[in-house]
Amino acid sequence: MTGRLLRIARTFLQNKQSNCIIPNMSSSSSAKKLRVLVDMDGVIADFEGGFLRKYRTKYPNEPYITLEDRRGFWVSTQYGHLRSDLCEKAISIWESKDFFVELEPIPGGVQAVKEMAKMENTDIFICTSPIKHYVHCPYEKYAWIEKHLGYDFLEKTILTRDKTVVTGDILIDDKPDILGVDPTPSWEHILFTACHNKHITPSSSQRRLLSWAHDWRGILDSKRPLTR
Ligand SMILES: Cc1cn([C@H]2C[C@H](OP(=O)(O)O)[C@@H](CO)O2)c(=O)[nH]c1=O
Ligand SMILES: [Mg+2]
Repeated sequence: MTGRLLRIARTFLQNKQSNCIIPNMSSSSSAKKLRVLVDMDGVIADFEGGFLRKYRTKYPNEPYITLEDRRGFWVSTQYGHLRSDLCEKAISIWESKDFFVELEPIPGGVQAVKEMAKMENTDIFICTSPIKHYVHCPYEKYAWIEKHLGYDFLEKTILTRDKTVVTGDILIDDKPDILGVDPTPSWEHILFTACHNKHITPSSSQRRLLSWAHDWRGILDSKRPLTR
């Protein structure tokens, strides 16, 4: 009995010395928050639509691929297969000034992200990869976020070329294979349907979000801890 009391007293003193605050797990405010990572291009910003529009304006006499016929994540790869010199022409579009900042929002995306930001027990971040031709893209991604989501969202913006090192519960992203240094990322990848990925059959365990008109709230709720 005396030993037990001594152990309790020692723990109490240790906690006091280290200013350790023991969380009250019964309080809802201390529940672990759901961390949602939302990709930008192809999920809230219309990269494919913006590309096609500017490509056709710049190269009106060149062949192009309709959104219906898009296959494969990399636009330049499919254009290169159409005719080898079109690969460089495609790249010139997203390397141009104002490409990223002028992308139209994908229907419902901005509204959904704003709604997520207001949800209880939910932290939301925009998680996006800049292109390596960095003169315009990183600046314009921030400018787009400020324009459509507001200045405060710059605090919730992660620019990274490797999304596997970012921790979260869910990553909503249109890229079918998200690879990086961590072979077992903490998040579940929810594949957001886009023109380039709608024909592929994801692995049986992979979940999709078909559009922002579909049940994204249900996907978030499925990752929340069960409450009694
Ligand atoms: C080159 C290329 C880039 N992108 C997007 C994906 C990345 O943004 P995001 O991580 O926001 O989806 C960014 C850099 O590759 O540009 C495409 O969606 N398709 C392409 O063909
Ligand atoms: Mg994307």
